[in-house]
Amino acid sequence: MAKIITALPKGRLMEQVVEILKEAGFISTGLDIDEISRKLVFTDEKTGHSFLLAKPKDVPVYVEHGAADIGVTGKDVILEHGKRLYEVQDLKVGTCKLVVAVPVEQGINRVEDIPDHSRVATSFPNITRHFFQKIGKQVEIIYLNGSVELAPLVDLADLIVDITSTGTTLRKNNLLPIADITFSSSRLIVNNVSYKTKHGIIGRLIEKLNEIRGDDSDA
Ligand SMILES: Nc1ncnc2c1ncn2[C@@H]1O[C@H](COP(=O)(O)OP(=O)(O)OP(=O)(O)O)[C@@H](O)[C@H]1O
Ligand SMILES: O=P(O)(O)OC[C@H]1O[C@H](OP(=O)(O)OP(=O)(O)O)[C@H](O)[C@@H]1O
Repeated sequence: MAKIITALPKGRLMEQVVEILKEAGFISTGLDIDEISRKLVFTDEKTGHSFLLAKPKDVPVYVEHGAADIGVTGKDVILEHGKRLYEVQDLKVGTCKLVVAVPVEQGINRVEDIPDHSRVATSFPNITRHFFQKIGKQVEIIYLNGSVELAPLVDLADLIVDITSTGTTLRKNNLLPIADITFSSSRLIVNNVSYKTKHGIIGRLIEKLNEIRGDDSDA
């Protein structure tokens, strides 16, 4: 049977994703997450499949270049990366949305009212550029790796495009979400070549995930 290399997302998504893959019989139930999270690459001796642990934003890079056959990361990350791989299954964890948010005191409630040439801080420059191009607004994009909500507080930016889930971080930093750009959840992605050469085993994994997580024909 073909062996599969899977890129797993380190951080907040890791535990839930490993649990789902265990339920699907793709990772042995006995495998201890604390044990594996210290290793960057490991093989599950029972199944023979290998796993590498990457930052969520790097997962599409490993999969696209074939260092991994399959991987799991957020839809937001996949959109930002661009489609050069197959997105085959919604695992329905890590749900959040990418929003435009402005400081409450600016009194702006609609993206149409954002002044041209505003400075937008984000970790998602491609999605942000496309969004503002589509609505015909010229903005300056300022790339940040994280804590994007800080930027308007210190006048680095006028507004932000960032992930929100409970809304707590936006509220605590006096930011008002005024538009949803996209909804996101964790997705299974597959390398274009592996999809064909290892179709049997990847197909069976997708079927199993369908059973567990529900059918997902529009992924
Ligand atoms: N607050 C959140 N609630 C739910 N899902 C989230 C949230 N924040 C991010 N996500 C999802 O998890 C993915 C990974 O998040 P993030 O980029 O913060 O990486 P991390 O490694 O988990 O954390 P960090 O890099 O901040 O330590 C995001 O791309 C998004 O899909
Ligand atoms: O709506 P909430 O439930 O408050 O969640 C949203 C926050 O979660 C993520 O940040 P994370 O904690 O990963 O830190 P980061 O900003 O450094 O990525 C995201 O970037 C928001 O800041």
